[in-house]
Amino acid sequence: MSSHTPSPVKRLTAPEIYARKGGTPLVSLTAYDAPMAEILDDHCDILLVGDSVGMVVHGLPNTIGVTMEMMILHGQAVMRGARRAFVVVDMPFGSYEGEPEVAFANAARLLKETGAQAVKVESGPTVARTIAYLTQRGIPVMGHIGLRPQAVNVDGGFRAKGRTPEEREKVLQEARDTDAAGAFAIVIEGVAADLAGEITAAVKAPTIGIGASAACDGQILVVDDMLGQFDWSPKFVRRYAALRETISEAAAAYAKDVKSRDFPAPQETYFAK
Ligand SMILES: Nc1nc(=O)c2c([nH]1)NC[C@@H]1CN(c3ccc(C(=O)N[C@@H](CCC(=O)O)C(=O)O)cc3)CN21
Ligand SMILES: CC(C)C(=O)C(=O)O
Ligand SMILES: [Mg+2]
Repeated sequence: MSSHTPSPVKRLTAPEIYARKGGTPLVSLTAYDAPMAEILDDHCDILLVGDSVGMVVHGLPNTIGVTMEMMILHGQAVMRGARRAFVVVDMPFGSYEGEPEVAFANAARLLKETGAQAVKVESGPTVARTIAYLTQRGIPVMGHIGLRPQAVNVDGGFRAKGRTPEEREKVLQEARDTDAAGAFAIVIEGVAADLAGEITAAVKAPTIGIGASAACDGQILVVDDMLGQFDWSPKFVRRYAALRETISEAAAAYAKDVKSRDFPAPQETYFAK
């Protein structure tokens, strides 16, 4: 089929995701490459090309060092694997917090160069103006409130939110401002369980929780965490596989076979006599 012909598989759209408020919970995972996106596409409504890619794939200590170029490269890879899922690309630290015009140029570049349908920004009162600016100009925006990993240097670490009344009010205000600005969905990360329920009831957009209780309108996890790729993960992660052990055992078996010359066998070589 020519690349000018629309795909026969219908992709989810931002309005369809918005309409899922209060319905069947939205299923979402992160994805950073094409083969993983292809596998996850059958099961997920939303695939997020998260800036967590910097930590999960590139070994950075946090997400501050993630660049537009990294997000574009991984966004392109995910779009080659995903067919049906709605693909969102995280805007990296430094690409959207200043003038809305600059945020628009960067967001437009992410959509044009990857083919993804939407961007995500870590949001609050300041960024709300930018969410409205982008949405009014044709770019669907997902918000992200509560534990905002890009605020790691202000917060002094990755800290769950909602312990004090002041902090609860601050997160609730982030949610209200993000919602009023026109976000089509809002990620709530690392907040007190009852606060996530309060926020979900207070906003029109569907909420997607990560460490934020089952009261949200959907859930997201970092795919490598739920596959058991790391020996440590945040308390909100449930492991559905043990990839770290599987990969280590496979590598150990391969090493043993290479050293014993058991691998490669004749059927694994060419023109063996
Ligand atoms: N692999 C991975 N998974 C993630 O969920 C994730 C990333 N990377 N990178 C970007 C952010 C950072 N995230 C994190 C990282 C650490 C904690 C953490 O240490 N949480 C503590 C409690 C924190 C506190 O309240 O003090 C925990 O025990 O879960 C939470 C979220 C979530 N995101
Ligand atoms: C965990 C999700 C929400 C995220 O922002 C990321 O993966 O970067
Ligand atoms: Mg992120």
